[in-house]
Amino acid sequence: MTEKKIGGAGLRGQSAGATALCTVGQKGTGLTYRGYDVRDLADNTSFEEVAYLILYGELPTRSQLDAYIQRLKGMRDLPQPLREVLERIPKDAHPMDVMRTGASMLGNLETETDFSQQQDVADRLLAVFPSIINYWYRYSHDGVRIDPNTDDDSIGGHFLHLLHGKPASQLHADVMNVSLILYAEHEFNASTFTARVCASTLSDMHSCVTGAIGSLRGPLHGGANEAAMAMIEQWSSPEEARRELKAMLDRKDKVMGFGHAIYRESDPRNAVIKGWSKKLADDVGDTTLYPVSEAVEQMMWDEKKLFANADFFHASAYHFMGIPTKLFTPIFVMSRLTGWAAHVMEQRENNRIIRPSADYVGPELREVTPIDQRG
Ligand SMILES: CC(=O)SCCNC(=O)CCNC(=O)[C@H](O)C(C)(C)COP(=O)(O)OP(=O)(O)OC[C@H]1O[C@@H](n2cnc3c(N)ncnc32)[C@H](O)[C@@H]1OP(=O)(O)O
Ligand SMILES: O=C([O-])CC(=O)C(=O)O
Repeated sequence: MTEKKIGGAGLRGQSAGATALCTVGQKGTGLTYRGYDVRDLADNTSFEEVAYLILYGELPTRSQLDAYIQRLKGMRDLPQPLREVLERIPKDAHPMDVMRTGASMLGNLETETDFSQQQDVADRLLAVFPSIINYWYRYSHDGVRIDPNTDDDSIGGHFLHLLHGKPASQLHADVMNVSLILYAEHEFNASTFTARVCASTLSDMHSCVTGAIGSLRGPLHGGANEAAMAMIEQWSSPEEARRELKAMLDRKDKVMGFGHAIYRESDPRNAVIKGWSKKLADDVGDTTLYPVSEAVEQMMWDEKKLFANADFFHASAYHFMGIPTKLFTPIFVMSRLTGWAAHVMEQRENNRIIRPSADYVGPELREVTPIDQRG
């Protein structure tokens, strides 16, 4: 019998239930949302269309999309008590903690008292997340109380407008659109599974999303885009990158933005965001960060057969658009909210509480020694 270790094998390779939302790596590399290839969606749709697809089941018609965009635009404002909470969060807080508090506070103010409200709650969170993160960021960093309403139809353009205080260029709005599509949904990843476990207790949507934000925060999951940026920005040339990366690999350090729990050959999102990162590098005249990123990608493959995942080239892409590194993972939240909420709704459709078993490896049954006789 093999000895069981505390912790475990991360449930790898085990099915934890059925979903109609997404396939990951079924033919080695692919990713589909409700049957559509993510590359097809990234080439031919807007994030708002994809959000509608994920949350409502089908791609919208032109009139449904127009109505949906208007609906989301009407849901961007922040209630005063939430503004007050955001103003009290310190400047050096981690923005993912701000997102977590924002989602949780909204749950106090706009509580989901009945599951019939679930679509409204999901749309509200989708619309309001850019307001939450930028209200806190601009207030704590610039002392500005922003108006969270802009005229931008796209959530990505709106986010950049709030952050930079001016409308985004077409290129930047396009990159944000693709980025939000790529991050929207990914089957039973750690944060989505967190949301589904929470939903399986018949808890409310805000609790499911708040828990999911906590899971996404870690560097092994969504936090990898920030960690990748922290790594590549230290290196000023491909030669230095190769030298330092070699030392990391010799030390058996984890290299953030590489590898995946499901994909074995490549992450289909990487080629897409890498292409946009290259366009942005050309746009800003970069001669360092992109070549460093490419050198790291090549060496990781040559030395370890590890490929860049969705997070790696997001780091340089976001950086080229002037987005502060610590806001990278909150953008992931703005997108993945769609996947989380759809999984919560799917779990509720046919629910049984998620409760796996554990292999006990602790002491045999024993009796309590009276406290004065212990030692
Ligand atoms: C959007 C997303 O969330 S994508 C994931 C983002 N996370 C990261 O980029 C963090 C870095 N990557 C990792 O930590 C891992 O690859 C994970 C968490 C994504 C997947 O973990 P696992 O499923 O356990 O990885 P896997 O089984 O493929 O690992 C195989 C071996 O490669 C090593 N490995 C995997 N990824 C890396 C990496 N990024 N750097 C160095 N070594 C790695 C593992 O340590 C393991 O080595 P071992 O057999 O000597 O223990
Ligand atoms: O599926 C995973 O384990 C992680 C991932 O790529 C994602 O959530 O986008």
